[in-house]
Amino acid sequence: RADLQSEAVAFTANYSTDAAEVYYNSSLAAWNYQTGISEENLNAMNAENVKSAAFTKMYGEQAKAEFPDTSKLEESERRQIDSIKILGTANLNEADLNQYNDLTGGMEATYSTATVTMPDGRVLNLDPDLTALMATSRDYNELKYAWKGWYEAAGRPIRDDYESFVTLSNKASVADGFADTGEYWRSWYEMNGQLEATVDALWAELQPLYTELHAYVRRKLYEKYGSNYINLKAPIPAHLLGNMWAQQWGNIYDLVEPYSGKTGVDATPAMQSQGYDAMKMFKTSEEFFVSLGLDKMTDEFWANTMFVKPTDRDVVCHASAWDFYNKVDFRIKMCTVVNMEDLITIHHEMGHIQYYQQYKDQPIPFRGGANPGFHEAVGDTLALSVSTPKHLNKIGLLDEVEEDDEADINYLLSQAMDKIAFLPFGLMIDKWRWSVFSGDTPKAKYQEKWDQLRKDLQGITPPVERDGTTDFDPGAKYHVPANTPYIRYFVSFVVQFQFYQSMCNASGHQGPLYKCDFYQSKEAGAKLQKMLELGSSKPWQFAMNEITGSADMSTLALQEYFSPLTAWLKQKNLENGDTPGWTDMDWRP
Ligand SMILES: O=C(CCC(O)(O)[C@H](Cc1ccccc1)NC(=O)c1ccccc1)N[C@@H](Cc1ccccc1)C(=O)O
Ligand SMILES: [Zn+2]
Repeated sequence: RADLQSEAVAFTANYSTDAAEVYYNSSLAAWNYQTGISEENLNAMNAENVKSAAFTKMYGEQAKAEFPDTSKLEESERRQIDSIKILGTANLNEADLNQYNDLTGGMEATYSTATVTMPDGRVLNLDPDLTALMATSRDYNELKYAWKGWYEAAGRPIRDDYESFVTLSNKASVADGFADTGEYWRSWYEMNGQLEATVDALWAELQPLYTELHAYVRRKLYEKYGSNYINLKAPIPAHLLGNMWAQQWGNIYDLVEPYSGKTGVDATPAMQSQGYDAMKMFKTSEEFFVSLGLDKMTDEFWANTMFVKPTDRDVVCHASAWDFYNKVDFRIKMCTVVNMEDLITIHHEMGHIQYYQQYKDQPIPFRGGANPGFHEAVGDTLALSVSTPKHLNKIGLLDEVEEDDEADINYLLSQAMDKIAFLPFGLMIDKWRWSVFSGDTPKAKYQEKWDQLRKDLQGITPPVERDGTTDFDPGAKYHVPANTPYIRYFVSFVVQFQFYQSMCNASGHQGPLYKCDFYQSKEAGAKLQKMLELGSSKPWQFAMNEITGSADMSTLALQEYFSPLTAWLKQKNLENGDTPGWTDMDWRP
């Protein structure tokens, strides 16, 4: 009915006007807490959160009362009002909401301030100390000590709080009509309950490549650490992969490099010798986006971003990108270290900011990614281009480029150590969490379920025995205490290759996909921009079709990108007499 439609237009317009102010205030309070961890700032953040919850509840209930049936409305108003009807934690009464906020704020503070005291007395934080140790130490026992210390310091203290948090989170999701919080999170992908089946199918296509890489790396670790610590038919000890969670293996590339003497793939030495600082790294990233015809960062971005870890207070160092919902104030919070890994992370975070800027004129309910995986994929897509030896050479971070097969294998292996290694990790975090929210995994089985997924999906085993009644390893990975969903990264690692392939084609690239650098291509930028400016105003399948010409997630682009390496790994594993996979499931180092 025309009058219902015009009512809906007025209602959603009022919502966006009011929401911009409310969300600005709650975002700013959250920013102040994360960049200044203190009781005072936690209380101020929670007070603002109570106000924004009251706002969400007021509009949500009005939407349910005035528009019980949205099916007759135009698509834009229907999607906006359906979204406004979901209250989330605003469903909770004040006592429950305060407990929920104290639990989540406390768990994030525990994670962000945990330290490990080494045998020699050094007190190490995660960022930058333990991150650097896990990346650079090749001492089996030093790595084991740091790994054990971190998981005990960050995970164990929040095991009980996490159970309480789950109960309250589910209470809110059930009030919105979901079975549990896991189902609520999966609903963002608009796949009629098929998200898990879809990601399982994508993983089935990629698991053979992961298993070949795993076997090759296991062989190299065997050569380094010996048969006491590595079993060629068993999972790999979790602390030897260069990363606290074994989620990306790029930091042990030096142990696996196929052909030595070729130009390096790591720009860190050049960055450091050329006196790069955080600001120079951010400006380098901005320049790449602008070269595609995308937006510069705003003045507010440069004025308000936290570039490096402050020395005078505790902060949440885990990187993040912030939208203050006023079309100009966008910020990154990051404890930047001058190395290649952080240059890539800066592109990742800048990708979030670009998305914010491209959809800033959408109504508030549409200021999000087409799906959460798309938001994670923007920066990484550009980073695929930036990482090419050709591009690094162009910007003076690599002295010369060899055009030969061996140098190409070196490059593809270093990319696989970050991109292929990540896939089972990106899948397993929410496999674990969905099972916890659904009740399949009660507290008594938190650790056991985690270990089983680590072993089955990643082929990784803890370096020391785990105790299911006290250990809580999931709590030692940021996104669990920070309550940030994770399947988005698995989705991103698949779709970023589709976006990259499509932008490469638009740029007129000829030759192997992995050599494509679409730097300065306005055609590539236009392709990406058409998808970014939609925000979440259309289902992600529509946005996917905009940028790639097909509506589905597909692993074909990723498989094409790595195809020379896939053949090489199979050949190498055959030569080494290694059987990909891990059958000695009960082996321990
Ligand atoms: O966590 C991150 C990067 C941080 C972030 O940019 O994804 C950040 C996480 C976060 C922090 C606080 C609250 C919520 C989420 N996400 C954002 O800043 C963000 C999220 C959604 C929309 C816009 C920005 N990366 C993941 C996975 C990853 C991604 C890419 C390369 C390597 C690893 C990790 O480190 O395990
Ligand atoms: Zn991100």
